Amino acid sequence: MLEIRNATKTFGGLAAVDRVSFSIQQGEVAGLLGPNGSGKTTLLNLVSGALPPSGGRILIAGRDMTGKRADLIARAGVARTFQLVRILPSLTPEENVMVSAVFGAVPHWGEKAREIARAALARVGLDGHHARAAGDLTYLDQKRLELARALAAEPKLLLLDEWLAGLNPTELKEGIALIRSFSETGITILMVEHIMEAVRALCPRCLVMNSGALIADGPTGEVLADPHVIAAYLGEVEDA
Ligand SMILES: Nc1ncnc2c1ncn2[C@@H]1O[C@H](COP(=O)(O)OP(=O)(O)OP(=O)(O)O)[C@@H](O)[C@H]1O
Repeated sequence: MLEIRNATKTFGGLAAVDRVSFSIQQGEVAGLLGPNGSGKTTLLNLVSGALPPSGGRILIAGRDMTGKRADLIARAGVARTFQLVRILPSLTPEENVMVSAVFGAVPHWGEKAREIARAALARVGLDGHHARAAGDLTYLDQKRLELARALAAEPKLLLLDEWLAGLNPTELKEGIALIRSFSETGITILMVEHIMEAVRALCPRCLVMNSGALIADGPTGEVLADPHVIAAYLGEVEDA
């Protein structure tokens, strides 16, 4: 579903993503971990087309989408959420979600787009909110809205950027169950996440970045016990 070959993104002299290679099979749920500033969001930006890579290739479902525009990558079946929610606050939740039914994997218009939006809102527990401005929703509901918007694009590959951050323990349990329900439908998920409880519950596989490079990739239990991963998180030198 996703193949990344030597992806690199430089900002001036800084390699935010440094020759990263990995692939994710259809239906996999993989966690993308790493300390702050290690390049996780930049990598998601390369996959979603928010930023063009400086080098390397990105294939989605076997198609080379390197450097393609974000709307074309969305049409290829990639949807994402953002670390800081990016909703259209003056539109209703339903209108927010309809936008992605229009620009998603398959373009839908009018009543069909509305129907898809309503189904996505119901799926994340936001039904009944269709008349209010999205900006009036609580933080949690705005996060749900982002997820509904991603789902309404009918993605094959869903990129989650710390979607669970900021939730209280009850909300976290609900959030984990929600993400699990998507993965059970066969959507491939790559999720940046700092909450280890969520990573252990949802991701059989983890990838870890540090200073732009991929430093670990494997079964979650093994990766989290890897001394290099622990050292990266503690900010110690490589061989600590
Ligand atoms: N648009 C940009 N211009 C310049 N530097 C950038 C840009 N975006 C990211 N960076 C830098 O690239 C590096 C990686 O940032 P990135 O946001 O990808 O890390 P991250 O692992 O997602 O961190 P966090 O967990 O804090 O979100 C950081 O040093 C950051 O300052």
